[in-house]
Amino acid sequence: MSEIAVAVVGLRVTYGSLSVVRDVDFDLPVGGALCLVGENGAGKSTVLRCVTGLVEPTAGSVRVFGAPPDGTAAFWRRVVATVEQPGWYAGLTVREHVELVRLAGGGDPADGRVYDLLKVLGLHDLGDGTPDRLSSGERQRLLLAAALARPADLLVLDEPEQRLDAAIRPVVAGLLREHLAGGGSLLLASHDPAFVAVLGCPVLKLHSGSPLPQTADGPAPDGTGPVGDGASVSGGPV
Ligand SMILES: Nc1ncnc2c1ncn2[C@@H]1O[C@H](COP(=O)(O)OP(=O)(O)OP(=O)(O)O)[C@@H](O)[C@H]1O
Repeated sequence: MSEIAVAVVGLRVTYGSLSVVRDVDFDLPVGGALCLVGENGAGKSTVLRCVTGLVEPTAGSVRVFGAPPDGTAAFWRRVVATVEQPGWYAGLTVREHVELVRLAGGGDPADGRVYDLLKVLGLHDLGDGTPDRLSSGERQRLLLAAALARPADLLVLDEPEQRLDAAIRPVVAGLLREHLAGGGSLLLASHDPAFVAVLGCPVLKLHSGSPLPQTADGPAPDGTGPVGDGASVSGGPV
């Protein structure tokens, strides 16, 4: 039996009388990927925030590598998430931000990984500027470069494709496939079916907070097929 990176059972989140997530169950195996899809307000970000411990479930359980997401340094050493608005350090350049994250993650900022990420994400020529000078799409590229700059056992990405132009989306999908090929796990939310298809991972569709009973882990239109172990999901009532 494969090891489980994320196990979500009977997840429910309620704000006052508003039920925003209901009966969400899934297992994400180590080395596997799962993409949450669904309309605005479907509950995708809320689920991701529960998995990272930023939202406390009203009911149900979330376990990440066998333990509740507890927000400790040990937890965040294994998990990299882009589920919150990023903040940038005044005075640090684009390159220095990515180098800082690489260094903090125990990596060598000069080993070529930072260079490669900036290059492939089209930030190399902007590396000496500061994030406040970047366009919104360039800032999203920087967020992803920083997320990928340190080793992570689990990536939790909320709409990584947002504000990216069509040309760079497959590049990002390729970087995420590299993460999976290296044995990492990936949980994300997305609004872009083409991006999800290139990624080739199973999807869990949410509607008004509830899972729709379906999986879609067949081969992607480009023939890439699913990467890593498939996630198992179970749909609840619509
Ligand atoms: N702190 C909160 N208090 C009350 N309601 C909230 C809170 N956070 C989220 N919601 C509501 O929960 C619902 C689900 O929000 P969520 O951000 O999870 O949706 P989403 O699927 O990620 O949407 P989008 O695609 O627009 O990002 C929405 O109706 C939202 O208004």
